[in-house]
Amino acid sequence: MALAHMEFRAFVQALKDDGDIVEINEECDPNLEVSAIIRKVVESDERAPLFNKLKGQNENGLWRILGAPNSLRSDPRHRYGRLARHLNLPPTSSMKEILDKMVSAKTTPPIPPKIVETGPCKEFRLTSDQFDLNQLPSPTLHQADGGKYVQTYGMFIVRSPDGKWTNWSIARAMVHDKNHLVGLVMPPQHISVIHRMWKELGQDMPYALAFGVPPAAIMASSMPLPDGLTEAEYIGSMVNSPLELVKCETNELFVPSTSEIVFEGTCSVTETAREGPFGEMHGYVFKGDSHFMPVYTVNMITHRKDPIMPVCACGRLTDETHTMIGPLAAAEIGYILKSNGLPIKEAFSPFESQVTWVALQVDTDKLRAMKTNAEAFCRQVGDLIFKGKPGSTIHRLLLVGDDIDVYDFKEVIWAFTTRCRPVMDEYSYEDVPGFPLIPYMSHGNGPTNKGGKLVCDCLLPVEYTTGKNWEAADFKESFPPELQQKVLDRWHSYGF
Ligand SMILES: Cc1cc2c3c(c1C)C(C)(C)C[C@@H]([C@@H](F)Cc1ccccc1)N3c1c(nc(O)[nH]c1=O)N2C[C@H](O)[C@H](O)[C@H](O)COP(=O)(O)O
Ligand SMILES: [K+]
Repeated sequence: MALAHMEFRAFVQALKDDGDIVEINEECDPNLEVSAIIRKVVESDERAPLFNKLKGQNENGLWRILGAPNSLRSDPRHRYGRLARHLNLPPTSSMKEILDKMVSAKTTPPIPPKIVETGPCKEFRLTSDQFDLNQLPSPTLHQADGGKYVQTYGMFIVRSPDGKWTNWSIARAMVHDKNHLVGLVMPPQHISVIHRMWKELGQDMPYALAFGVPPAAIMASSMPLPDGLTEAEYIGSMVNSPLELVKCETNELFVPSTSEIVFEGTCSVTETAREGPFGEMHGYVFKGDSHFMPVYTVNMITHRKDPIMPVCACGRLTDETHTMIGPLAAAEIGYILKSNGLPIKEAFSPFESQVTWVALQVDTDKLRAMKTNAEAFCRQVGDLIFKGKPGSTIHRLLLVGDDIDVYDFKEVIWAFTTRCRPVMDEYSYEDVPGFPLIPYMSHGNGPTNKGGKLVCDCLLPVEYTTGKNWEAADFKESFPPELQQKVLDRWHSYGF
């Protein structure tokens, strides 16, 4: 069997070997029961549920469901174990090690994929008269949703008309009828950019939607990598081996050969239908809140035997929209700032901010050498990020000093509440794209698509000039090291 980060089924086996899966063999109903279980799992960092028996499953096992494919583990020593398994990293890996791995291919040559003749994803093939998406176990994830969101953790594959750019990304889609989906295609996402290219040509956009792809691929699909970059080559470089792809039956696109399930078809550039509402990543579903979005025709389904459909039942903390979207955007944001010569050491999106913030740890020695001031520095950071695509889902950038671990929210919120004077130390951005899915944007007082962003300076003025002039009133900083050691050594003999 292949390695877990290179084949979804091997990944599921690795989770089983980790004791991180609960196999449910009694029949479950994809209408709410499955997602109720997944919701309870992700709200308590429980083991991932593998539903082996579902109402609507066909005679070839199409399909089973793996819930919470990339959520958290309850054991703090393995907190990010499921993410680590996506990348062939040890399950004890930190979020820093995981995000460093995701940006590692920025500086290594791309490794193009290898085309193979066939693969496990071709074991079964169904033409459009042989399947009905409403009969198959397409899950309803929240009772107020506008449809069955069958697509929450699959990978859309679309290519520019000139064939030069193939984009892989996650975007949601729900069942529209027996052979159609309707899905969110929104700017500035690359699927929307490429869809517009086809629209200008007046041709429907060919797509493939692959479920149960190599875990390393789904991680890169969820990351705002640069325009024009073909994820397949980036991932090949990241895992240092070519991904194996096989050609679709009904169009010129290529899919990972070990994909569990593949939908093939075209996305209309003219026909739209109501999409949503959907219980989204910020934790809300607004009744009746739907918009017209492009219709996808599903011309063919190919799949493995007893295939597994990964499902993200997103909403409140903590699911794949929090463990992936925010942190992966933070990784890209940190890389952009560093490659523009700014003194940023670490970048992370705290879950407790519902991944709407990114905290940036500043190298304050380098900051002081810049002989800059708060306004100039904050504007430099804000201009680079809020005017670009990777920052599109982020509404607050917090600048914190060397002493703050951005991966620890307790540290971040301490610096924010004590070092950033409200209003005076905050630099507003109203004339930049906003993220319309955040409730204060979609159902708030201002424009839904513009503004509402801040750079929050959580550095005290001395950190720009002469450096930290305080000691934290805590065990680590307010006692001589030898006394700290003595107390730690004697902790049990004191009676604790
Ligand atoms: C891990 C993950 C990511 C997404 C989404 C989901 C998950 C589990 C869900 C569960 C399907 C929920 C939705 C949801 F998160 C909505 C959203 C929309 C725009 C940006 C960020 C988030 N979703 C999604 C969505 N993007 C949409 O456009 N459209 C989408 O529907 N993203 C985020 C997306 O995969 C990343 O922004 C990625 O960078 C896109 O690739 P690109 O930069 O090459 O365009
Ligand atoms: K992507």
